[in-house]
Amino acid sequence: MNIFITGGNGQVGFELQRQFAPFGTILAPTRQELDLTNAEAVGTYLAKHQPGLILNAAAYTAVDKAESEPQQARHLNAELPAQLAEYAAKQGIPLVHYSTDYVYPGNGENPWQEDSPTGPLSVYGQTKLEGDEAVVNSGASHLVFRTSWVYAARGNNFMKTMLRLGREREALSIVNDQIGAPTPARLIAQVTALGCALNDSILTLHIPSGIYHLVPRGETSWQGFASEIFNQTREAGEILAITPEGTAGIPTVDYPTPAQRPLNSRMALGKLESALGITMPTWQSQLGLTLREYLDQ
Ligand SMILES: NC(=O)C1=CN([C@@H]2O[C@H](COP(=O)(O)OP(=O)(O)OC[C@H]3O[C@@H](n4cnc5c(N)ncnc54)[C@H](OP(=O)(O)O)[C@@H]3O)[C@@H](O)[C@H]2O)C=CC1
Ligand SMILES: Cc1cn([C@H]2C[C@H](O)[C@@H](COP(=O)(O)OP(=O)(O)O[C@H]3O[C@@H](C)C(=O)[C@@H](O)[C@H]3O)O2)c(=O)[nH]c1=O
Repeated sequence: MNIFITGGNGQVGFELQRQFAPFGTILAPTRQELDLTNAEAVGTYLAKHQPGLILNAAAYTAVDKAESEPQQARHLNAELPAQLAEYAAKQGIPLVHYSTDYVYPGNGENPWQEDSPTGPLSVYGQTKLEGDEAVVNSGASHLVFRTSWVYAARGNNFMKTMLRLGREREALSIVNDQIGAPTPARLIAQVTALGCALNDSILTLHIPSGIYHLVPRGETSWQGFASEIFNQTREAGEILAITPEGTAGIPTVDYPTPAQRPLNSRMALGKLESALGITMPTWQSQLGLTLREYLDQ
């Protein structure tokens, strides 16, 4: 069976390639091989390769840049998932799609439920929401995993930015009023595999179609995440320039950016945990695994 992974060179897509390799033939074209903003080329690719499962990990993830490139963001984040979902519905194959905490409005302090009202604050969040809605309303068998603050040993992410800055500088100011859960790409791929079932060489969905939050347990701020990155890195015996007291918390208003980020990105895990019969690990234990992988490279 052909498994079509979009964004296979990205953080999540790369981990999906590793996780799903035993289940079939992985098709993960690079941007040069298939430009995903070219709907005609995508249609031709699907018709040629007839995948039995689509894992859509491609996205326009440059949150600030999306404010000035809304059409590019919409191509990737809304129109592509709509096209893939329409194809999946017609062919009767499952589609797994990934989404974000940035679809929520970020007010209050309670965790969002999957059916909480959305209210994106940014072009990125708005276009991702349009993609979610297209998948959910397509009639295809689907899983939409909403995750947050993704990082990995490879790719561009906050963990690697902090390690670079922590080696260069003795002190850093990091926002401490945005609260969420840092999620390793590998955990996302592992849970995705748990959501799929292999029957007679065909992959189907193991849990009902719908939106599921996919984050580790616990919550922190970006400053809390940075501090834990530095603490665990020191414990691993690495030398850092940043001092143990060098990570100062600042409010979001003191770190102006083109795109507005939600303050409250807490996401309830009950739906995912009960559907899969699992307890998600803590974000701190997951950081330890990813940091180890990165430092051992
Ligand atoms: N990163 C995060 O913090 C979060 C991500 N998510 C969601 O998780 C999913 C995966 O994100 P993540 O792995 O971090 O994303 P990345 O930015 O790491 O990867 C995105 C992938 O999409 C590919 N891509 C983008 N534009 C095109 C194009 N025109 N043609 C072909 N390929 C293209 C990129 O290709 P190339 O390698 O050539 O650039 C890259 O491989 C996305 O749906 C994202 O919205 C949700 C919450 C947080
Ligand atoms: C580098 C740096 C960042 N920050 C802040 C800015 C921002 O509020 C926060 C995180 O910065 P980033 O630019 O990594 O964040 P951002 O790109 O907004 O990350 C988001 O990406 C998209 C794709 C998602 O879907 C979200 O879940 C989330 O992970 O940290 C500091 O306060 N100090 C610093 O030195």
